[in-house]
Amino acid sequence: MISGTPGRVGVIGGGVMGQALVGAMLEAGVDVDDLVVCEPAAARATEVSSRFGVRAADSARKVASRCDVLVLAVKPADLDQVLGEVREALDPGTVVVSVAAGVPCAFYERRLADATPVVRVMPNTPALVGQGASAVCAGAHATPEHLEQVRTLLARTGLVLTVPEKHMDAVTAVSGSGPAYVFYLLDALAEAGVLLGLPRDQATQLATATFRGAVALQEETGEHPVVLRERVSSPGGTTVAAVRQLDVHGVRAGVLAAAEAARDRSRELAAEQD
Ligand SMILES: NC(=O)C1=CN([C@@H]2O[C@H](COP(=O)(O)OP(=O)(O)OC[C@H]3O[C@@H](n4cnc5c(N)ncnc54)[C@H](OP(=O)(O)O)[C@@H]3O)[C@@H](O)[C@H]2O)C=CC1
Ligand SMILES: O=C(O)[C@@H]1CCC=N1
Repeated sequence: MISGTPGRVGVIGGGVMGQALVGAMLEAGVDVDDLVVCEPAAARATEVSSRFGVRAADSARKVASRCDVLVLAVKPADLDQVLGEVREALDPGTVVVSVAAGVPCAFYERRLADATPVVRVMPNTPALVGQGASAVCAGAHATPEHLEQVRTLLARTGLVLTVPEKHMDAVTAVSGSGPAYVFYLLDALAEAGVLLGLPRDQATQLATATFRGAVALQEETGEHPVVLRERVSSPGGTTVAAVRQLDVHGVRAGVLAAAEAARDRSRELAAEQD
């Protein structure tokens, strides 16, 4: 790759995460002519081309032979086959980036040529609107420059943290899967409004604005969530009565157990591929 330019990027897999990354990388300055996506499902390939104006290729091998960075955005179970397809075509300097949950850098390194730089990324779907939270970690042959190159490509996805690989399962459980927990709670709060007699559209608007406002307040003040919760809770008032019920129904324990289950599933996904 030419220093200071994002270089040529190939993306294998044009699904939910592949598309989120394509959009963000174009915004980060990758030239539309330097981005190619390989997606076997014809309808999805057409969707990617028309939505982003990028070329769709039918062969992962061809894509791999012409890029500086190869992003693997396929499901963990499809990785072995994809790596088999691209192995011989990859230039030794090409950085291989994977967003697959669970699967460690060593898995790729074992299947690719010696010293192939591998970078793992765990993004999340709010990357689609530039509000994502991602973590990256480097494989055995990825240098700080490779990591920086990938961070530059991800710059428009939102927050990007660098973590040691041992923390990637925890990241997956908190921010990778996290948007689903938030949507679950958002839906529950809107449903509560309907239970109490509000029209559904108003209940949904109020619940959504409450989530957005609460997060904005925490970010702007930098105060601990407990302090902000206490500020809502007037003595003898409605909030303390409500929060007591969240405790009685084990909502906090449920969130912790959910994250543990995601962490465990991430480990299983890695074991299933080996
Ligand atoms: N969705 C999310 O929120 C997140 C996902 N991830 C990770 O991203 C990866 C992709 O997930 P997601 O985008 O949700 O999944 P999707 O199923 O939406 O996308 C994967 C795409 O890859 C395609 N594909 C399968 N095999 C090949 C191949 N040999 N060559 C090219 N493309 C292929 C699939 O086609 P087909 O459907 O025809 O098989 C599908 O269109 C996973 O590894 C996941 O762990 C990480 C963080 C968050
Ligand atoms: O559910 C999954 O396995 C992927 C990884 C994190 C979010 N979605």
